[in-house]
Amino acid sequence: MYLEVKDIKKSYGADGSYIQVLKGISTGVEKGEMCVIQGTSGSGKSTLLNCIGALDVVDSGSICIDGKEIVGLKPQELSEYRRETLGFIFQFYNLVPNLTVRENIEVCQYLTNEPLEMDELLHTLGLWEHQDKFPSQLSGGQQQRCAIARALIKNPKLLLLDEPTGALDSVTSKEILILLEKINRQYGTTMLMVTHNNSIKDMVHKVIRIKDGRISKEYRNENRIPAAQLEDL
Ligand SMILES: Nc1ncnc2c1ncn2[C@@H]1O[C@H](COP(=O)(O)OP(=O)(O)OP(=O)(O)O)[C@@H](O)[C@H]1O
Repeated sequence: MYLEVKDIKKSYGADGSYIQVLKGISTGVEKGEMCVIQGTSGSGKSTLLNCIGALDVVDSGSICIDGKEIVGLKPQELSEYRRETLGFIFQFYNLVPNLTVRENIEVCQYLTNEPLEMDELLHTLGLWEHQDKFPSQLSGGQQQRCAIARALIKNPKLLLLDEPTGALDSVTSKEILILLEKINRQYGTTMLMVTHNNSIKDMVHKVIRIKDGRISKEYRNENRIPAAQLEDL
């Protein structure tokens, strides 16, 4: 198992405001799989993603990536883990406004010794003709493609996506999902995606459903539907 999570618990606050958000989550994702985390609002999806991404710290449990335990690592080791292994994509693209598309991506290119080839990535993501534009000159879909390129340039082994299509209309959402599918095929990137969109579950290898801090259902798709054929996005 490439990503293995065992009995993770996570709470916030103390005394009167204490809330246990993750109540013992155990699951895993194989290398090269696309996986979706579903669940109602407040069920703990983003908390789980943030704990796996070492943006938040669990109370107890184990998170192993490629055989390496990350719970209990020192801050320096955690930042190395984030830099070397992970890519993050969020609903709001978090681009640097006064850098061009190409420069936004370049900033992340230097985080690794083995980046992907910049020009190839610009072509793959349909950004070649937009590379000298600033984020404010791009559509939402183009901005998200730039954010994806920025996360991918360092060739992360695990891509964590929190509502990557949350701010996009259905046509642009489909375009982004087709792109993620292509990246998964082309680079073998393992992906873990939080989404409210119920259609996306049909295109991925694995679905994890969370209810009130626990896994209520998980399964692998026998017959995946290509992103291009998804409806009701
Ligand atoms: N830093 C924090 N401090 C206190 N409570 C928090 C914190 N982060 C999350 N929570 C609480 O934890 C619960 C789960 O939040 P989380 O963001 O993981 O849910 P979610 O399933 O991703 O929800 P949504 O779909 O609405 O984004 C919520 O009740 C939220 O208020």
